[in-house]
Amino acid sequence: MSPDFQAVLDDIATTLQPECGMAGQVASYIPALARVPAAQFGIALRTCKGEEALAGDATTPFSIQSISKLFTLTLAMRRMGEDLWDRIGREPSGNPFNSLVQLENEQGKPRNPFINAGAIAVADRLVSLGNARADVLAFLSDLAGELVDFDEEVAASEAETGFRNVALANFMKSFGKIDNAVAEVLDLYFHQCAVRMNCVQLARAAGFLSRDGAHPVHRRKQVTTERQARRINALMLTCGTYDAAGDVAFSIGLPCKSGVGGGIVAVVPDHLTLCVWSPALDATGNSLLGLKALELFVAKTGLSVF
Ligand SMILES: NC(=O)CC[C@H](N)C(=O)O
Repeated sequence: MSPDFQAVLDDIATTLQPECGMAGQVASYIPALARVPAAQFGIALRTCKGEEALAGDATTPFSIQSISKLFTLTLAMRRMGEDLWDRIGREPSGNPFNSLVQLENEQGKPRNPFINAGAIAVADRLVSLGNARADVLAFLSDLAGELVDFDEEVAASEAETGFRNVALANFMKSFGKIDNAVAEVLDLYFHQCAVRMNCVQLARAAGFLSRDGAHPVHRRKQVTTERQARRINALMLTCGTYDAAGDVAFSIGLPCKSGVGGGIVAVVPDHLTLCVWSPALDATGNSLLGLKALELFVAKTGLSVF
């Protein structure tokens, strides 16, 4: 018998309430994100059968940031197949998400699609395929079953201050690994990061990852093949939380993708997809309470890939 998920989520929200906003730091290197109040916590899940449960601030929209990398990777895998991997690796980096160091010795080929360099390389591929900004929004809206949009203020804020991303894109371009104009590629990257969604929408949108690639709502429609869904989950487990991925696999044991907006999407294959959100981050850029919530969820339900 499956657990009473609503009771589990209520319990997690109540347990973490006293800690909400008490530790960690809201991302401040993107000025528009620095203004988000830290004392917020939301959690939502959607099972493979379509049951939904939510608690706390699960319907408050937030900046999805690097969670977008999950969906742009999916779009690129759908449209390019194996060719995608000529430009992007599949190894954990063991370095902060915005680090430049490995690119120098590795001829401008990013370690994986979930660090900034890798996501910028994916954005370049999508720009080559055309209509990328509209495609990203249409894809996310279809998966979430609701219209989603960019937060133009956050996108502008990133464009003004994203000096490291500008450096990463130019550095890869110097190795001949970016085909399009750097400004165009970064415009897509900054916009995908600036999509606003809430926990309920994200738990739904990532639903195909717990359903062998089947669309979260339309069972007969495949978002990806079963093999592609398995591979995306593998990348999330090994690379989805940056240089904390080993620790997260150890303490939580679920494929996860986090963002500096404080969101984390987690997948229990063949069971459900979860999204937690709390803006205050730990030193690795992962939501502090988000990780605690996932640890509690696994402890309470026994659901994990291991
Ligand atoms: N880890 C993140 O969420 C980083 C995304 C952020 N937009 C950046 O480029 O720095």
